[in-house]
Amino acid sequence: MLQATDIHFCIQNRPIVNKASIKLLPGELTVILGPNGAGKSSLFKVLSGDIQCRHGNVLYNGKTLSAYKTSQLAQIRAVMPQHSTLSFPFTVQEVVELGLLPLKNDFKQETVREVMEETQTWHLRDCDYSVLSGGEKQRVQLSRVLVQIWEKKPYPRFLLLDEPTSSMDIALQHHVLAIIQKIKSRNIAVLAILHDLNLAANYADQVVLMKNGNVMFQGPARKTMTASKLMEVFDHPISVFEGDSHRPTVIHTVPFSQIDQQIKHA
Ligand SMILES: Nc1ncnc2c1ncn2[C@@H]1O[C@H](COP(=O)(O)OP(=O)(O)OP(=O)(O)O)[C@@H](O)[C@H]1O
Repeated sequence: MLQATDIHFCIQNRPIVNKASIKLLPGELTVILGPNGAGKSSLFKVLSGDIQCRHGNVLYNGKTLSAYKTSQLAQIRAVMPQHSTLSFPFTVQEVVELGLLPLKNDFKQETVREVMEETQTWHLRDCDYSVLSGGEKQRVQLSRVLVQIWEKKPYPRFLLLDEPTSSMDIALQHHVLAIIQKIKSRNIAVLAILHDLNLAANYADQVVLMKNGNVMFQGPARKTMTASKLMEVFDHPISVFEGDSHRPTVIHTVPFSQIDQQIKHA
């Protein structure tokens, strides 16, 4: 389990993340949602160890994050940041193989092909990474983190994804969320920041709603993604139509031109 307690992160005395506590359980997808600037990526970076918080602590499997050596941490958690820059002319396959570096020699050679076939990037393997489209680059970066944790292990591990599908078309977004469903069943806790409320409602087990650096609401997706909670967090009219085993949950956001009408009919 990843357990973060009372995370407090300030920049020049401005609280960016304010006393946030979060638990990530293996087998579950936890999605962080919230408006721009809410502090989602900052909390994500504290959880991944990319930045250190002044107060609070982060435990991976009961051990403080700062007590792990980088090489040990790489065995149990993989991180896909929002933006990745590469300054060398790598092929696509070489970029994916960067994910194997922390594993030393403890991986199967066929993992790279298996993952790249899953993410539909195998046909791009010899291409120059720098010329790919935004969505293709995102799939390659996802492959890079997936190869790091693809093989089953007997201990809990963690996959942290900051907006992994933001440049993808709708079919690929669902495809990636389906890959996440598969990977979480390998004793892996997945954390993802998403902006798409419908993806979150239909795939997340747990949801964390953030606003102004605060965790406003958190809990099981259905209980947390209610219209009133979402409207409070996003300051915008939202309707939620709950799905069942045959139909997806559908979340409507109201166009500006219809907001007045909605208020009149309410
Ligand atoms: N290094 C930094 N220096 C100054 N301000 C920062 C820094 N990093 C983050 N911030 C500020 O902290 C706030 C939260 O940023 P963060 O990136 O965590 O938000 P977010 O919820 O991920 O937003 P988005 O949805 O737009 O990605 C923003 O107002 C941002 O300007």
